[in-house]
Amino acid sequence: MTAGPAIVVRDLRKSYGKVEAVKGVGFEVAPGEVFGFLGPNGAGKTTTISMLCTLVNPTGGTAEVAGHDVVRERDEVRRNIGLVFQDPTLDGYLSAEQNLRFHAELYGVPKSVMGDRIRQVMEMVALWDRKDAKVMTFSGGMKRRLEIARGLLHSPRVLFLDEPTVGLDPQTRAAIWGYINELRRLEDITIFMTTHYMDEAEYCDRIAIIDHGEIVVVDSPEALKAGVGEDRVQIHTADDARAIAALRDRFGLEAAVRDGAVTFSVASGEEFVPRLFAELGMPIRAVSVARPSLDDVFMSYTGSTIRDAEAGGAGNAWMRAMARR
Ligand SMILES: Nc1ncnc2c1ncn2[C@@H]1O[C@H](COP(=O)(O)OP(=O)(O)OP(=O)(O)O)[C@@H](O)[C@H]1O
Repeated sequence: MTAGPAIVVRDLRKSYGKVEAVKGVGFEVAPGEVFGFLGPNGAGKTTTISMLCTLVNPTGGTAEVAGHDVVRERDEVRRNIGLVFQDPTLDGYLSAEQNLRFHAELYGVPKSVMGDRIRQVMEMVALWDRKDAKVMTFSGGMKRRLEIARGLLHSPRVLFLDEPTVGLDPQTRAAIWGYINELRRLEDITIFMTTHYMDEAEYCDRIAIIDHGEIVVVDSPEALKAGVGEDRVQIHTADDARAIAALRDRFGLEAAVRDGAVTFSVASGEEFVPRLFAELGMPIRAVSVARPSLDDVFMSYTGSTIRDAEAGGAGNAWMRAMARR
C-alpha cells in the first residue's frame, strides 16, 4: 500500500499547437480507489491519462504516480503502472499465453513466479481455457480481457484503463466490470479509468467530470447525484395539457411531455407524490419517481447531455481536429 496518494496532479496542461487539450487540471487519487475520468469525446481524457502514463509530455504543471514524477522519474512510473489503452497492442500471431509471457519478460517478472502469475490473471478474466489459441482468433471482447490480464501481470500499483469497454456489447461490458470489481477485491491496486459511459461511471468510487480540457467537478457518484437535488417525476393522465396546466397553477412546477409522459423535476419526489394525488384535481393513471442520474449531473454542470456534447463528433479526435481547421 502506498503511503501517500496514488496519483497527485497539479495544474497539469497540454497544448498541441494552438489547441489547449488540457487546461490546468488538478486532483488526487487515494490508494485503492477506482477513479473515473468522465467526459465527452475530445474533452481531454486521453491526453490526461497519456501524461500520467508518461506517454505524452505535459506542457505545464506536475503529476506524480505511485510517488514518482511523470517527467523526471519516467522509468519508475512505468514500472509501477499497468496500461490498457484503446488501440490493441497484442500480437495476433502469438497465443494468448505467449503474449503474456513476452510482456512478463519485458517487465522482469521473476521466472519462478511467472507461470503462476500468468495463470492467475488469465483465470481472472476467464481466458485460461483459451491460453493456447492465437489471439487473432479472439473476439474484440476477449482481446480487451486479455489486455486487462496483461496490464496486471507485473502487479502494478496503478492500473490505467482508457475507455476499457468502448465498442463492446453490453454483456461483455458487464463482464469487464465484473473483472474490475473482482480485481478491487483481490489486488491492492488503484484504478484510473476514462469513460464516456455514464452508467459505468456509477461503479467508480469517485469521478471527475472533464469538459473542454477543464475539470468541472470531482466527487462520488452518490454525492454528485445528491447535489442535483431534484428527482424526476413522470405521470400518465388522460389529458396531458390539462395536467401540465394544473402542475403550473397548483404547484408552480414547469412540466413537459417526455417519452410519452408528463415529466417534471421536484425535490423529494416520493414525498411529493401523495400531495400530487390529493391536489392535482384530476385522475392520475400511473406515476414514477426517479433519482437524478449521472446524465442529470453532467447536464447540470455542462449544460448539455453527454450525447448532445458528442453529437457532430466523428468519434476520432484527429478527424475532429482536422475538421475544425
Ligand atoms: N496528437 C494530437 N495533436 C493535435 N491535437 C490533439 C492531439 N491529441 C489530441 N488532440 C486534441 O486535444 C483535444 C483533447 O483530445 P483527447 O483525445 O484527449 O480527448 P478525449 O476526451 O480522450 O476524447 P475521446 O473520447 O475521443 O478519446 C481534442 O481537441 C483533440 O483534437
